[in-house]
Amino acid sequence: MTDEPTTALRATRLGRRFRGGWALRDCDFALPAGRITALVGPNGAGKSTLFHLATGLLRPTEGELRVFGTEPTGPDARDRIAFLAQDKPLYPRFTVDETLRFGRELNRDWDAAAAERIVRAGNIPLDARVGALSQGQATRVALALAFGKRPDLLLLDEPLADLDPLVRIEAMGLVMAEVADRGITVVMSSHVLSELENACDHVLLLKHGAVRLDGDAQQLCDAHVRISGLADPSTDDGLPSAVDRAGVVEATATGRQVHALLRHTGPIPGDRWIAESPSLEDLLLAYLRSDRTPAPAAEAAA
Ligand SMILES: Nc1ncnc2c1ncn2[C@@H]1O[C@H](COP(=O)(O)OP(=O)(O)OP(=O)(O)O)[C@@H](O)[C@H]1O
Repeated sequence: MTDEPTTALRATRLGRRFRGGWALRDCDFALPAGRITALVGPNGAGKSTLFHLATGLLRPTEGELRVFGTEPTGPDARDRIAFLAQDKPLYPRFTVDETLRFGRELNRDWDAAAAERIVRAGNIPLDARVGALSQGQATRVALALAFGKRPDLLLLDEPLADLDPLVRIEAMGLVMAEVADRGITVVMSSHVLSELENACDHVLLLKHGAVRLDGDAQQLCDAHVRISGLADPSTDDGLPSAVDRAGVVEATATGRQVHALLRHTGPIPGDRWIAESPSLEDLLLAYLRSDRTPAPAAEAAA
């Protein structure tokens, strides 16, 4: 089956096992093409494993992962993907110019103008040795190599993690501008949740190697509600009796005050509750903290 152009990455019962156990198991998801997906999860959730499966560096133990409808290990997929991880694949002895020439030699469809523009915009001398660059400058060169490849899919595995906040924001701005110009699909992992709010329009949250959330960021926020108020004395947990417990992501009680995040659409009955739509960061944090798996909104609200 080929499902271009709407799906960039499709996993079906995807699993990958290492000696120590399953890094990913029974994962089903479809990441949309032309959008920016945030890949979120605690340490060891399986994010890097997923990137390595998508780039063909690893093969699934079970199930399959398709990239634009094809095998990630095929030449078609390899030409369409650029992958950038925290340890950027740069040769310290090369000059910046030599690095870009290397990119041109390795890629049939090299976009020399874009690669040079990205480097020059960072005021990086072309004759500087890569090993003498700052972390931020090296990231810019690595991004120039990635965009020079004219990828359809850009996979970013925390490549900005070692940058100071200002350089990080600048690098993120660079990615966003290039991506908006060309309609590239991006999947980026990050532990800095506040940054994802403005950057990403789709979310895939992994935990313990399983998919906990997959969907459009706005629709996911709309399908949840954060409530706080005085505990309802008629229920054991203090939550409103009309709320389906299957939709509770997390709930905490402090004295008589109850705070909860629910998978729920529609009004919260009673006048003791303040209800508001969660921010994306709030939603992701709640799912990262909680081990509950709430029922889909329609069931929870019923
Ligand atoms: N090559 C490997 N050999 C053995 N185990 C591995 C290998 N790669 C990953 N794992 C294990 O698979 C699990 C998932 O690791 P992975 O690196 O994919 O998580 P992650 O979400 O990227 O974590 P982090 O946020 O810390 O980068 C972990 O338990 C890890 O120890």
